[in-house]
Amino acid sequence: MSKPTTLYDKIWNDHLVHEAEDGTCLLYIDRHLVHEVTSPQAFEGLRATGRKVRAPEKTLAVVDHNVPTTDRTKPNPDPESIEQIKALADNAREFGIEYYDEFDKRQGVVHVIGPEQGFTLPGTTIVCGDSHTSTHGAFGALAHGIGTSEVEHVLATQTLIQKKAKNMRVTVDGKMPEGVTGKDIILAIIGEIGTAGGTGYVLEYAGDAISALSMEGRMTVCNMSIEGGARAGLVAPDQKAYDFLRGRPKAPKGADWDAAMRYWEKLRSDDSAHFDHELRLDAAKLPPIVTWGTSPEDVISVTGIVPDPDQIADEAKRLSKHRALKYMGLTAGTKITDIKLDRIFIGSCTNGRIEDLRAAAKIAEGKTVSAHVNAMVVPGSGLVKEQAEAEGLDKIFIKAGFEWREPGCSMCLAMNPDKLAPEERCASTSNRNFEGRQGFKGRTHLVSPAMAAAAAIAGHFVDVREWR
Ligand SMILES: CC(C)[C@H](C(=O)O)[C@@H](O)C(=O)O
Ligand code: SF4
Repeated sequence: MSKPTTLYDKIWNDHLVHEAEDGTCLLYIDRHLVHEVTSPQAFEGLRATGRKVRAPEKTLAVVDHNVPTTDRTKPNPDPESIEQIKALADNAREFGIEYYDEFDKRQGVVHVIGPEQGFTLPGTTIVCGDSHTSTHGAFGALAHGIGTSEVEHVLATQTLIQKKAKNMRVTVDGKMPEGVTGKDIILAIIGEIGTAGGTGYVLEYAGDAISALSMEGRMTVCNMSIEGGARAGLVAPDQKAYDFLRGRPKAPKGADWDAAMRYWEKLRSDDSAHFDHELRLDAAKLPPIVTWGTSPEDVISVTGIVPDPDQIADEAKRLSKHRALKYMGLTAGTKITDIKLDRIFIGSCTNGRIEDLRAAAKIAEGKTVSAHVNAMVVPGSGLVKEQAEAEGLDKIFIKAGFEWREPGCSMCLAMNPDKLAPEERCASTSNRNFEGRQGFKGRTHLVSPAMAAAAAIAGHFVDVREWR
């Protein structure tokens, strides 16, 4: 009998090309996603040394971070973005890589389009010069971010130099209450382990609350694994994953699909597999969560109050949380539901998929965005946008006073015209809330799509469990 292994061990072993004596490994990479921010120097490196892209058919490029989300037939106001976008278009053409430009219906945030096209598949290794590549782990793929020099290495060789991470299992059991989502699960996990808690680990999410999540929900959970310090997050593939992928443009067809399924069905951790660390969470006890500070670990229930840093014994941590409160313009003791918002952002690779927009639209239907709030909905891809429009979600949002935008990273990060002004306060469905993330001196509160939509209408945070 062979040694019991985890899902991560299995995918790793099946992709191991070489292991050196010091544990440095060469891993085969099945899928490489490329975007405009982290690829220009990588292509430049190939050009400088006269190398080609080794497996163009395993590489897919899309523009997402720098694109404006307003009418793209109008000139782009930012010269740097124009250059960045042009560089990717030119590189894709020169190196023979499939590319979705800003006018392509398939364009969107890289981590939304991978699964959508069936480019993301169970049991594959997937990399991208982007930390939120962990999203694809929802399908039981070993997926993680890489740096620009590694992007060049993968382009040239289709392999990556890696050291094996440790295994951590996060078991989430219990029935999630109405109004609580995958976003609240992952925020609660990060609140528990802290932003460094997952360092050196690949996380496998298990338990009946994870099984009960849709693929969209699982992607939200895996997406933020990196915010908990982990390289990657994984969920063992099941019928939901197969149903999501079947028939997608790049998913295998016919006999190839059947053969793939036979492999995919073996992709689970053995019962007696060893995990270096185990964590358990009861989903039934989770409230809707809001972040109050400048780290995704600064979580609190919507029914709570802004915590008092003076209660923290560790001095460095106490000072840093005081600084966070000052930056956020908040006072300890303030009720979360008394925090007024200026902006609402519904979108990103964390929560810009169809289910997220449905959840937000359900809250917004027949209501009006508060007079002092500017709210926008940015679909994660052109296909998400098309689907939402087919369901009439755009009309619900527009009628309620939300802006309905073109797909892209948008206000998740301040790399395009969608930005917060200094001191503007935003309820955002994205994944990062550090200083300046959504614009210089902007203040970000991370929440689920339903919580963001409800806050848009009320003008302050409200408990979606009591929404009428
Ligand atoms: C620009 C890119 C390198 C970056 C990342 O790696 O995650 C971005 O997508 C982000 O979310 O901060
Ligand atoms: S949506 Fe945000 S987190 Fe996702 S890739 Fe874009 S910038 Fe990064």
